[in-house]
Amino acid sequence: MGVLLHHTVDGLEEGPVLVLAGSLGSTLEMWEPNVPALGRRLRVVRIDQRGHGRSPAPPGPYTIAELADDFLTTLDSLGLRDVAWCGLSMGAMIGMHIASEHPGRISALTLCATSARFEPAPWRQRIADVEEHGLGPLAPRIVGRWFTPAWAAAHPVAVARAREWVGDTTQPGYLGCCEAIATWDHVDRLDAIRAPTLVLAGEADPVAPAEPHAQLLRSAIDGARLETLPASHLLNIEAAEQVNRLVVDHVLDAVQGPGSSS
Ligand SMILES: O=C(O)CC1=CCC(=O)O1
Repeated sequence: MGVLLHHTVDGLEEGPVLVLAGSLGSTLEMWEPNVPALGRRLRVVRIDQRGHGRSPAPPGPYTIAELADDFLTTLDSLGLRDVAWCGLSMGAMIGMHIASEHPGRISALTLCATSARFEPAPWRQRIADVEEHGLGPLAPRIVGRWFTPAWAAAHPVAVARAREWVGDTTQPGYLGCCEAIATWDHVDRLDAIRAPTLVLAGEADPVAPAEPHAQLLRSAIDGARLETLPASHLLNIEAAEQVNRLVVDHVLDAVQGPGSSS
């Protein structure tokens, strides 16, 4: 039994349900550039990861499987069984896990800026840095990789807000999730994913570069399609218009049949 997570529900009351699962150090606010457009065609459920935003922070370390249980517990509490999923980075890892291990729960999968496996060493270093300095002082460096320099220079308010998400994340929650990422290796389970899958990569993302990460997902997940967008890691913000269009089309085509998005 997982933890019941803080969530919001917006959008079209009778529309297909889309779950949005965010990245390490963010809150469900990261999807604000997406909710109005997605919500015109879909019911949009946003969920804060454990230890992030307004969700509880049980003691760590965590695994991606435990984080996935939190989401399933929360969806059960809403009476939702079969949902479309759009996750970014860690939120996409959770989506991959649910899609392969609980295949009846995900009808369409969008994987943004993510990987089936990250090198553990940088995550061990991140854990040591956070333990030594705390999250507040590290927030500018962490968020510095989330947006391209040009976009960040043009959007100082959004960048400042993103730094606040990181600084406000509970330290046990953040560290527990770093452990989950450091120990995550789903490469051998990708062939169990049956949901129609759209992979989105940021062409300037230093965290999960398309080559090798998104390319591996595209080749290992049966029928997966890859789109590369002009953005860094938080591509849902930096390339919001393209992401909104691609996700709506993908979900409606998967849930209601090809061509139903037009
Ligand atoms: O903070 C980062 O480095 C970006 C990130 C990696 C995994 C995730 O969810 O966000």
